[in-house]
Amino acid sequence: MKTFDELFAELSAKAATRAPGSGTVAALDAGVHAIGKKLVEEAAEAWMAAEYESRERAAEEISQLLYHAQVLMLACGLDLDDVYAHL
Ligand SMILES: N=c1c2ncn([C@@H]3O[C@H](COP(=O)(O)OP(=O)(O)OP(=O)(O)O)[C@@H](O)[C@H]3O)c2ncn1[C@@H]1O[C@H](COP(=O)(O)O)[C@@H](O)[C@H]1O
Repeated sequence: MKTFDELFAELSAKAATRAPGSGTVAALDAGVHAIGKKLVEEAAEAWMAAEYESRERAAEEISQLLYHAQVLMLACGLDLDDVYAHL
Protein backbone atom coordinates (compact mmCIF):
# COMPACT_ATOMS: atom_id res chain seq x y z
CA MET A 1 0.00 0.00 0.00
CA LYS A 2 1.21 3.53 -0.72
CA THR A 3 -0.12 7.07 -0.56
CA PHE A 4 -0.83 9.36 -3.51
CA ASP A 5 2.35 11.34 -2.75
CA GLU A 6 4.46 8.19 -2.41
CA LEU A 7 3.22 6.87 -5.76
CA PHE A 8 4.01 10.20 -7.42
CA ALA A 9 7.55 10.14 -6.01
CA GLU A 10 8.00 6.58 -7.30
CA LEU A 11 6.70 7.44 -10.78
CA SER A 12 8.81 10.61 -10.93
CA ALA A 13 11.94 8.62 -10.13
CA LYS A 14 11.09 5.96 -12.72
CA ALA A 15 10.52 8.62 -15.36
CA ALA A 16 13.76 10.44 -14.48
CA THR A 17 15.86 7.30 -14.63
CA ARG A 18 13.86 5.72 -17.49
CA ALA A 19 13.63 2.58 -15.38
CA PRO A 20 13.84 -0.53 -17.59
CA GLY A 21 10.56 -2.45 -17.85
CA SER A 22 8.52 0.37 -16.37
CA GLY A 23 4.97 0.68 -17.69
CA THR A 24 5.07 4.32 -16.66
CA VAL A 25 8.07 5.03 -18.90
CA ALA A 26 6.30 3.24 -21.76
CA ALA A 27 3.15 5.28 -21.18
CA LEU A 28 5.13 8.53 -21.13
CA ASP A 29 6.81 7.54 -24.38
CA ALA A 30 3.37 6.93 -25.91
CA GLY A 31 2.49 10.56 -25.21
CA VAL A 32 -0.29 12.75 -23.85
CA HIS A 33 -2.91 11.58 -26.37
CA ALA A 34 -2.49 7.91 -25.41
CA ILE A 35 -2.32 8.72 -21.70
CA GLY A 36 -5.47 10.81 -21.98
CA LYS A 37 -7.34 7.96 -23.67
CA LYS A 38 -6.26 5.59 -20.90
CA LEU A 39 -7.37 8.08 -18.25
CA VAL A 40 -10.84 8.33 -19.80
CA GLU A 41 -11.03 4.52 -20.10
CA GLU A 42 -10.18 4.13 -16.42
CA ALA A 43 -12.71 6.81 -15.49
CA ALA A 44 -15.42 4.84 -17.28
CA GLU A 45 -14.32 1.62 -15.57
CA ALA A 46 -14.41 3.36 -12.19
CA TRP A 47 -17.93 4.62 -12.91
CA MET A 48 -19.15 1.17 -13.97
CA ALA A 49 -17.55 -0.51 -10.96
CA ALA A 50 -19.11 2.06 -8.63
CA GLU A 51 -22.56 1.72 -10.17
CA TYR A 52 -22.73 -2.01 -10.88
CA GLU A 53 -19.98 -3.82 -9.00
CA SER A 54 -18.60 -3.91 -5.47
CA ARG A 55 -16.89 -1.40 -3.18
CA GLU A 56 -13.68 -3.37 -3.66
CA ARG A 57 -13.90 -3.23 -7.46
CA ALA A 58 -14.66 0.49 -7.30
CA ALA A 59 -11.62 1.04 -5.09
CA GLU A 60 -9.44 -0.92 -7.52
CA GLU A 61 -10.61 1.03 -10.56
CA ILE A 62 -10.31 4.36 -8.75
CA SER A 63 -6.73 3.49 -7.81
CA GLN A 64 -5.98 2.90 -11.50
CA LEU A 65 -7.64 6.20 -12.36
CA LEU A 66 -5.39 7.99 -9.86
CA TYR A 67 -2.33 6.24 -11.30
CA HIS A 68 -3.15 7.38 -14.84
CA ALA A 69 -3.86 10.91 -13.61
CA GLN A 70 -0.36 10.96 -12.15
CA VAL A 71 1.12 9.73 -15.44
CA LEU A 72 -0.67 12.58 -17.21
CA MET A 73 0.74 15.03 -14.66
CA LEU A 74 4.26 13.77 -15.42
CA ALA A 75 3.63 14.00 -19.15
CA CYS A 76 2.61 17.65 -18.71
CA GLY A 77 5.54 18.49 -16.44
CA LEU A 78 3.23 19.10 -13.48
CA ASP A 79 4.18 18.27 -9.89
CA LEU A 80 1.93 17.69 -6.89
CA ASP A 81 2.02 21.33 -5.76
CA ASP A 82 0.83 22.50 -9.19
CA VAL A 83 -2.29 20.40 -8.73
CA TYR A 84 -2.75 20.86 -4.99
CA ALA A 85 -2.78 24.63 -5.58
CA HIS A 86 -6.22 24.14 -7.13
CA LEU A 87 -7.72 21.94 -4.41
N1 LIG B 1 -0.58 1.65 -9.56
C1 LIG B 1 -0.21 1.32 -10.71
C2 LIG B 1 -1.15 1.12 -11.78
N2 LIG B 1 -2.50 1.21 -11.83
C3 LIG B 1 -2.83 0.92 -13.09
N3 LIG B 1 -1.74 0.66 -13.83
C4 LIG B 1 -1.68 0.37 -15.27
O1 LIG B 1 -2.98 0.49 -15.78
C5 LIG B 1 -3.37 -0.72 -16.40
C6 LIG B 1 -4.81 -0.94 -16.04
O2 LIG B 1 -5.17 -1.95 -16.77
P1 LIG B 1 -6.64 -2.47 -16.92
O3 LIG B 1 -7.04 -3.19 -15.71
O4 LIG B 1 -7.54 -1.41 -17.40
O5 LIG B 1 -6.37 -3.57 -17.98
P2 LIG B 1 -5.87 -3.40 -19.42
O6 LIG B 1 -6.71 -2.38 -20.11
O7 LIG B 1 -5.86 -4.78 -19.94
O8 LIG B 1 -4.40 -2.87 -19.27
P3 LIG B 1 -3.46 -2.47 -20.46
O9 LIG B 1 -3.52 -3.61 -21.46
O10 LIG B 1 -3.99 -1.19 -21.03
O11 LIG B 1 -2.10 -2.31 -19.84
C7 LIG B 1 -2.44 -1.79 -15.84
O12 LIG B 1 -2.19 -2.78 -16.79
C8 LIG B 1 -1.17 -0.99 -15.60
O13 LIG B 1 -0.48 -0.90 -16.83
C9 LIG B 1 -0.68 0.78 -13.05
N4 LIG B 1 0.65 0.64 -13.33
C10 LIG B 1 1.52 0.82 -12.30
N5 LIG B 1 1.12 1.14 -11.02
C11 LIG B 1 2.14 1.34 -9.97
O14 LIG B 1 3.08 2.26 -10.48
C12 LIG B 1 4.37 1.95 -10.01
C13 LIG B 1 5.35 1.94 -11.16
O15 LIG B 1 4.96 0.99 -12.11
P4 LIG B 1 5.93 0.73 -13.35
O16 LIG B 1 6.19 2.04 -14.01
O17 LIG B 1 5.17 -0.20 -14.24
O18 LIG B 1 7.17 0.10 -12.81
C14 LIG B 1 4.28 0.59 -9.28
O19 LIG B 1 4.25 0.86 -7.89
C15 LIG B 1 2.94 0.06 -9.70
O20 LIG B 1 2.31 -0.65 -8.69
